[in-house]
Amino acid sequence: MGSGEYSPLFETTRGRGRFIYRSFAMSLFVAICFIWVYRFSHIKGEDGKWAWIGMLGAELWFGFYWVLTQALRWNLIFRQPFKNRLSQRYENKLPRVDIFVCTADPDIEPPMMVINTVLSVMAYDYPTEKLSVYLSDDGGSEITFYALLEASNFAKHWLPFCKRFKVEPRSPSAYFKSVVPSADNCTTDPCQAKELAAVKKLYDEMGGRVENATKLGGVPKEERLKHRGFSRWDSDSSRRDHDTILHILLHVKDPNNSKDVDGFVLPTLVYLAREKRPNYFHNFKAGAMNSLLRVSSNISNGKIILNVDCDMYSNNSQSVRDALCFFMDEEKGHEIAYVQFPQLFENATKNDLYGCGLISIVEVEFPGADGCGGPLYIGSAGFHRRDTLCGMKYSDQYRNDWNSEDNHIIKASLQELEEKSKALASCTYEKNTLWGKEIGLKYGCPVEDVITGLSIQCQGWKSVYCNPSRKAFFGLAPTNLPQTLVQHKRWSEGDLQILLSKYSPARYGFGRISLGLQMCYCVYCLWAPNCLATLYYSIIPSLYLIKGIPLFPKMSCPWFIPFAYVIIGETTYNLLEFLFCGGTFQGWWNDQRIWLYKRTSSYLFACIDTVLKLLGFSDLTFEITAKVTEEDVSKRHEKEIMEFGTSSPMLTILTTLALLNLFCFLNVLKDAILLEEGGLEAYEKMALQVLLCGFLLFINLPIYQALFIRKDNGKLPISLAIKSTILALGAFISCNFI
Ligand SMILES: O=c1ccn([C@@H]2O[C@H](COP(=O)(O)OP(=O)(O)O[C@H]3O[C@H](CO)[C@@H](O)[C@H](O)[C@H]3O)[C@@H](O)[C@H]2O)c(=O)[nH]1
Ligand SMILES: [Mn+2]
Repeated sequence: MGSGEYSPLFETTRGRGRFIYRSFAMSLFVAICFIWVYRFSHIKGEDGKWAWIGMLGAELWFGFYWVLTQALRWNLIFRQPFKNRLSQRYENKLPRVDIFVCTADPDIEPPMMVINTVLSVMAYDYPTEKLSVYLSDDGGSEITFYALLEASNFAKHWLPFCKRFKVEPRSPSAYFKSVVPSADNCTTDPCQAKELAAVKKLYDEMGGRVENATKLGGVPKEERLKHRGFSRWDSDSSRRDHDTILHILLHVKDPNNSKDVDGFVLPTLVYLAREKRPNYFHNFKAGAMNSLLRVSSNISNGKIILNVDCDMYSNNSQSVRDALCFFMDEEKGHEIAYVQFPQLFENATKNDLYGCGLISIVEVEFPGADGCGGPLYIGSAGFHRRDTLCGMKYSDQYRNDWNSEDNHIIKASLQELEEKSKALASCTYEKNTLWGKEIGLKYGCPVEDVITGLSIQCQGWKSVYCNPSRKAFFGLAPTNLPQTLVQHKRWSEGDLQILLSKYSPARYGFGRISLGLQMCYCVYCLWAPNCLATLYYSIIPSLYLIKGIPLFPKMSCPWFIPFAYVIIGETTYNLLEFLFCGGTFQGWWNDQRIWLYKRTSSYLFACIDTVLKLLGFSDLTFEITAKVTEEDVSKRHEKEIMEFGTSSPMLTILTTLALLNLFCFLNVLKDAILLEEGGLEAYEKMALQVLLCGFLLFINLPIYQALFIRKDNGKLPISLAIKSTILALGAFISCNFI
């Protein structure tokens, strides 16, 4: 390449097979139109006119929603960063990067897990004097603080070890887990083996001390003497009522405590528990992030910010460099507001029982959204430009300027710096300011991340999706069904609220982002309303089956063809997509089940709650996902046995639906066996209804097992079984007689 020629820091390639996919999608659309025509033209004269109109409604919805999802599949693009070029050109001019880790509850987010995440991001392959890590502790827990203090000492051994042997991943616990099975490969380098043993011993000792404090419910006296910071917990403060607690644990300005055992500077490390008062609403993670934005601007003011949840450790020490390739590209970099990496989960089982891998979102939909202008911001695992997160609008004049930050030289002493920064995290700081509205992450929505990303894109910025083959981050997904459903309720509810908010992608987005991207957002914002059509489809056809009223064309009728085409085409495509993305057949089947369960429970409750909120009956909540699993639950999780365990309204609905469907199916079976005449004919006349009913029966097998067969603690509770049986029988009988 000639010297004057521009060689970009990243490359964009288009997905293959677009022509085939688009032709298939067109043909499917034609079939959908035929279905609509069939419904319209057959409403009159059929039995069950109202049921028929409902079917029309459901099919119009499904068709419309399917059209929206095409935006996510029409134009996939993939990004490839060139880290070598980055270091050739900018190694000495790399910008400062601030990393925010959020935690909120030491009981369900164990401090050891939190510091593993912290250590993994401290150990990035990046100039340490330019790296600052901030832990926001909304739990205001002295044990979390203690763990971080321990981590700051352990880092002095861990970072040199990582760098010397280039280990991956750099979360100590994940790394130790990965080397134990392959212990003999490791001994090829005796020096590494020796140091590994030493550093592992330190880690275990640290773990022992933190566990001990957790067991005691507080930090032992002699340990408290190690840092003046513990005095903060002496007063009668509580989790929801305390002063700002801010400690800079590692900083270059601290001559005694800023270097690792090899004498190299460590990244800056800060602990922050923002002020909490019962009469001030804290705005959950968005509030924490905004406090971090202000505090960090005073301490390190990195131009680039990475945000991770406390369970999302770095699995790839190169990710900062990957992300910078996008921001620092001379030609396109200045348009990019954030770089989103996928959220992947280390505890997902092989066949991903709860569909938490969201495989098609990670591998297909986000590359598709990138093709329309950029992926959504999904909270964890995203790199941001500080400017845009703070509300800056895009303008054609905007250019990168990585040098100006060198002026950020701190003159004050560390103590003064702490005091000054503390004020920025107080409850009253945001009063009468634009924080949460125009500046920082948006308030008032359970998915602060998506709404913030959308508003950034609406201000003219682009975003980029980066999914390198060595995965960048791994977190923890819920390990039982109730938690999975609750998480999806929060997401779908939040997304629906975005649609109804000032930042609605349908209205506000119009003219500000591309039509394709508007559609992409709407796919997620309309998750929740899917419940209505899905509920209808999973109840009415089965009930009409026992009434003997067909709702679909007969097999011999030409109108049967579009139905068959859509069902076979969509199922086959779906399956192939899943397999291509690395899933298994069983995984696909599990995914279908979760798809149904989400739609009939989480999404329904999300809709109800949204309506209640609009009417002013319900408050904003954020149920934090537990990151600890009890031992017997964890064993069943490994064996991929579905975990119900508790009683909840969402599970009651799922069970009732499953039972109702079982009754309908048994009834049809009985008719087919007892009445020879008309029995078999019913199958022909109502083939699709029988098929649908059978599909629901098979997909619900885990529920029947949990009701009738299983004996372990993960089964459905008896009380719930009784309630659901009564409800399902009631519906079944009343339908038979009305
Ligand atoms: O008051 C709060 C509540 C939560 N969190 C933190 O927010 C993160 C996400 O919470 P989690 O319960 O793990 O929710 P998930 O559903 O797994 O999180 C996804 O969805 C959230 C929005 O619903 C985003 O905030 C997250 O970044 C995204 O990973 C965790 O680190 C929490 O510690 C706080 O800091 N303060
Ligand atoms: Mn999480």
